[in-house]
Order: sequence, then C-alpha cells, then structure tokens
Amino acid sequence: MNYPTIQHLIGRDWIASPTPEDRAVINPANGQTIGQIPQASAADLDHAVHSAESAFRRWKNSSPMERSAILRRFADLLRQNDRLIAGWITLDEGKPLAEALAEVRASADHVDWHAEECRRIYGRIIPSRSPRVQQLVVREPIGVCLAITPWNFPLSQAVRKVAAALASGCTMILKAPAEAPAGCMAIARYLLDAGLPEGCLNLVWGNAAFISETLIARPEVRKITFTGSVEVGKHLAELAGRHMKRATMELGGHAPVLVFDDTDATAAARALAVNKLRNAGQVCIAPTRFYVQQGIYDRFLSELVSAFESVKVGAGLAEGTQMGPLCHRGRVNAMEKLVEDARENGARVLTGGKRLGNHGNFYAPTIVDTPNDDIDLMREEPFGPIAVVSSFRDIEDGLSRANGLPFGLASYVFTNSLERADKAAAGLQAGMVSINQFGLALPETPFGGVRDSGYGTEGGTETFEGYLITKFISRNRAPVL
Ligand SMILES: O=CCCCC(=O)O
Repeated sequence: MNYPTIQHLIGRDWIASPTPEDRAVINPANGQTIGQIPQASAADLDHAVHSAESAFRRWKNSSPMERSAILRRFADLLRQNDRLIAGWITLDEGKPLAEALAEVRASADHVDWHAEECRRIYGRIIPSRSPRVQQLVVREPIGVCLAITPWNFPLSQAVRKVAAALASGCTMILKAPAEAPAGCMAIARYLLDAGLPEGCLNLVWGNAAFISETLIARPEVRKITFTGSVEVGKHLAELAGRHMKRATMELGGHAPVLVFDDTDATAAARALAVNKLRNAGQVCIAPTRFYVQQGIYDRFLSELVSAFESVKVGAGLAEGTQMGPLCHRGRVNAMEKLVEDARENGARVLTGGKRLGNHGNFYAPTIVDTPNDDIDLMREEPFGPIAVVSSFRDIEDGLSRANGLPFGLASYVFTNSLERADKAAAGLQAGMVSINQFGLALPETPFGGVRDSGYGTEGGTETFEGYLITKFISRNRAPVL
C-alpha cells in the first residue's frame, strides 16, 4: 500500500521542504516510521492566508449549484477510493480496516449532505412599515476559516468542517493532525480532482501553537473551528475572543450511560461493549462512565466482562481484528496512569488493566468497578478502551452523578420505560442523548456539546450557522426627501 507523502497544499502547490523539526508518522501497530510531517514556516502560513483570502473573493460569489456539484464529485471520489483511503487510516491511526472503511463511507455521506443543504441557505423578507421599503435578510459566508482537526477520526472530523465551509462559500486553511495525517491528504487530493478552485482549501502541518496563534491573529481569518481536548479548546477560544473571531468548539466529553434495571442486561452490555471499544475507545462520544442501577448491577457487569474478553485485539490490517492499537504511545501511558490511580483508590479491575505485547500501542479492553466518583478515571475522559462502572439507586441519583462533571457532550440511556427515558433525556446536561441505541454523528443530525464540551454544532440543518453572517438590507425605492 503506497502511503502518501505528507505535504502542505497552498493554492495549487504541493510543498514540503524538509526541516530538522519534521516529525515522523508512526504506525501504532508496530512502531515503524511510515512518513514525515513537514513544519509550516511563517512564510508558508502567510502564503496560505493570501491564497485563501484571494480564493474567497471569487468563491463567495459562486452559485450553490457549482459548489454542490464539486462536493458531489468529491463524495464520489471518496467512495471510489474507499479501500485505499481506509488502508491509509488504519496504517497511521490504527483502527481496524472495517472501521476505517466505515469512516470513509460516512465521510462521503457527510459531503453529500452539505452538497444538498447548501442549495437551501435562505434569507428572508421582513414586512416593512412603508410600502416603499423592502427589508431583506441575507446570509453571507463569513470568510477564511481555520480548522484544526483531530487524529481519532482523521477523515470524517475534517470532512465535516471542510464541507460546511466550502458549501457555504467560505475558504479554509486546514491544520491537520500529525499523528494520523493521511485522511487530510486524501481530502485535499480528491477535492482538487473534483474541480475545487485553487486556494479554496489550503492544508498546513506543523506546530499547533505556532499555527493557531499566527493564524487566529490574522485579520483575514474570520473563524476558527476546532475538535479536540477541552484544555486546548479553552485556549483557542480565548485567542478567538481576543481577536473577535467566530469559534466552533467540539471538545471532549466523558459520556455517562444510565442503565436502568428494567432493561435487558445482556443486550445492553453487548451493545455498549461494541460502542465503548470502537476505535479502541478513542471517540469523543464513547460511552465511558457506566452508571448501572443496583437491581441488575451484577448481571450487567458479568455480561460486560464477557463481552470485553471476547474482543480480538490486533493490528488493524490483520484479518478478524476487532480492536486495534491506541494511536500513539502517550495514550497507553495515560491508560496506565488512570488504572494505577484507580487501584490505589480501592477500585477493582475486573478485566484488562494492562498493555498487551512488546510492539505497538496495544492496551487490553478494561473494566474498572468503583463506588467512588472521586478517582481520576471518573473525572478525566480516558479516551481509550476503559469502561468505569458504578451502581446507582434511582433516577435522581443516576442523573445527579451523570451531571456531576463539567462536560456535556454525549450521554446514553438504556431502559424499557418511556417515562424514565423522557425524564433522563430532559435531565441530562448534554448536547446529545441517545436512548437504547447509538444514533449520533449522522450527517443529517446536529452534533455538539454544552458546558465544557464546547459550543456550536456540526451537521443537521444547523451545519452552516457557524460559517454564515447575517446581513440586513433596508432598501427604499428612492432617496428619502
Ligand atoms: O470523536 C468524536 C467524533 C465521533 C465521530 C463518530 O462517532 O463517527
């Protein structure tokens, strides 16, 4: 499989002049170097800003039909090349090939959704107080956008931002993730092949702090959109505030799951195991804090343990692998620290709790059982294959513990009672609530968090909100005397 050479795209030029600071791309399944990440210089960033700004002057006046047609061709190219792109994602991010394929296909669906919806970016006419006056509300693209995207879904998380910006008439500078770069290379390559005019998308690599501080301060850049950690998100939001830039922040969560005693413990445990271990738990909406009602606690736990123990862990390209390695060594170290703290604080490790093998970043699917909401695992998003389980008494107890952290991204409820489902959905302080299933992150539904999990949503009919400004035009037929 030909792994792509990682390069900046500025205008129509692919650029990579090696520097001593270039960093390696590592295959997390075996530790081998598979590529090099170039580092953008101040001059590269300046070119990217000029390229995006000059492309914006033309692109903002393009018709939605033109933008839609290009995006549709792009979606087709993603589908036609799904196996190639999925192979790259498995090589650098580590997820099993089937998951990577699903990510590519979902990304194509996201692009199609934006291609359709951009034809429906409407304004409105407000009835006026005089027959001579027309009052128009128009929506205009905000301008050059900066996107900083994560490594865990290197294609789909970037595609959501790129498609929304381009479909609304904005242009973009994409700072893509060094840990898993190939997905963003695919975006840039296939958008150009689909006919995207030069400069509408610019791709840069390098030091995140340098790039964000340089670009957010530039007057041409009007918006920043970020998916990543709460800590970095808060810093970027401060920078955006200082320079009065629009911001969309998709930050971390620590998704609570309420499993009520009226639910089928086996079905819930199996479904939750699959979702918890998807992408080795490196998913911002992964179910993570499992609150299980006392009546089914033991049954649910034993089903969950057996589901975790049946998962086949291995290299993402190997036949039959259900869970791959963690994306980078830092994640394995973080798992070890969290489990050590849990053990020291009296929690029981029911399965896993250790790294696997001597090569690659493998960590065993792990279940930690604790009555204690004060251990690190209960407070910090593990972003790895660890489920932490605790029992709750009644719905009030469950809701108060689920809402006990400052995060509010995804949340899950398992119950056969409509009354409990409604009460839990109303009481959970989260941007998304999924009941008896995992129905989040679809192109046609809004995705986003509240509280420390950020602000702004992506997807759904709300998807363009962050990329448009509202302009009011009050028009008289002739000058007022
Ligand atoms: O990590 C956050 C994005 C989740 C995307 C998905 O579940 O497909």
